[in-house]
Amino acid sequence: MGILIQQAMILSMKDGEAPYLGDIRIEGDRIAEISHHLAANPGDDIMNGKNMLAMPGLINAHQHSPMSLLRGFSDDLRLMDWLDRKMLPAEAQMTPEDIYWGAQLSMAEMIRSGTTAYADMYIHMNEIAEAVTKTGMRASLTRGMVFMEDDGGRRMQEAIDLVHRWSGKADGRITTMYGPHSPYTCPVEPLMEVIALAEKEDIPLHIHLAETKEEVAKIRERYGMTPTQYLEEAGMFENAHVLLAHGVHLNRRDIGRLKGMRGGIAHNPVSNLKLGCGIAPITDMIAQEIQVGLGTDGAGSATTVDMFEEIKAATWLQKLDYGDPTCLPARQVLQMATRGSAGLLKLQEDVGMLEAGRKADLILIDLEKPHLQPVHEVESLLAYSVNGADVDTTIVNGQVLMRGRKLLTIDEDELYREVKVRAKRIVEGI
Ligand SMILES: CSC[C@H]1O[C@@H](n2cnc3c(O)ncnc32)[C@H](O)[C@@H]1O
Ligand SMILES: [Zn+2]
Repeated sequence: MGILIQQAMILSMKDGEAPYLGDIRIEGDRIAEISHHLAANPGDDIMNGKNMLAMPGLINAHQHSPMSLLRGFSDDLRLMDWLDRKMLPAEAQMTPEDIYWGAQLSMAEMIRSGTTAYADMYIHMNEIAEAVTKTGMRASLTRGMVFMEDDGGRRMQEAIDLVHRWSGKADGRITTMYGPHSPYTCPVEPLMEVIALAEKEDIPLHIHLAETKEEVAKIRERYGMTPTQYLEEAGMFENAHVLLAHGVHLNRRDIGRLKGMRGGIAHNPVSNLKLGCGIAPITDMIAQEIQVGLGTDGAGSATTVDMFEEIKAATWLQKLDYGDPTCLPARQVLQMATRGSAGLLKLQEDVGMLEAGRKADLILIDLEKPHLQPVHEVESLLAYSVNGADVDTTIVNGQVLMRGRKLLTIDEDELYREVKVRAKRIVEGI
């Protein structure tokens, strides 16, 4: 018994393929067939795709999921004040159970707004892995490591435990990375140790890079180089696959350093806007064939983890920054949010495109809305008009996680009860 989606407008995101009306058959965890018309098999779960658009699920390439508990709690601050004075003290109050519920809150928001896979860097990763297992999402999990206060041995051991315990778990939905937090929290010795470990175990790396001008000045003062150069000199771009979050302050030579790297940049435009960090030179990176994906960062900075907000912000900012409305056109920004992010999570063989044989990670968007009619160009509607709330159905690994906007793996009443009490206790404890 499979799932048959009938007569949806299909945007596969395959090179050169325009949207067309067709049927999609899902068997087990994979897309079995896509065609203009498919006959139903006995016992099929039939979904009416009329007036719906089917596309690959969005992939959020950089998140800190439990920070949803800190949404709206400390806005309008500079990054270092926000982090040191607000986020770190709040995180010190969080119990493993808080992390579990905060992660689920983010996952509820992501599933509701069409995200099927995401990359997470945080603490208490066992609880996040448990939440991923329960909700049905696909995730790349990283224990973030800050090495400034002590030797970081405990954090490193937790990172290793995460990788060894959870890689490939939850029916293959969980993958893992090693996560030195940033150039400014990782001295060269532990940084090189993590790189060597990642290379030895063939596990990707996930790190923040060049998010603010202050970071660039700090690394220049400490090491006499740019943050990108610092990572390059530590050997990060030699063999490892690296997911670099932000990359806002990269000069021409830094972009040259990233050319040809395995992995690429996760662009987080809403977080960068909100924290006043700047605009990442995405158009220049793409011109140098650097792989770029899209992420939200945590809800503590971005305030929402709806990828459709990021899609709009990304394209608008490039047009504004370069003074050129042809920059980052609709199709290209959608590519970033699907295939680009899939490449950063090293999932490009399995997700990011609708194609027979790939994992069944896809969404249906209800086009019968005033702001989505008429349908001239599907890609334009998706990039400039669709909101997360227009997503009707979300499917991951062949499992329906939301149908007709009802979440099927998360009890929302229980979730909001837990979140309310926990968020209050955390901020009162600071
Ligand atoms: C040690 S786990 C990850 C760590 O990162 C912090 N964080 C969240 N958002 C950002 C950001 O935009 N830049 C740098 N660090 C960030 C989060 O609070 C966790 O402590
Ligand atoms: Zn981040």
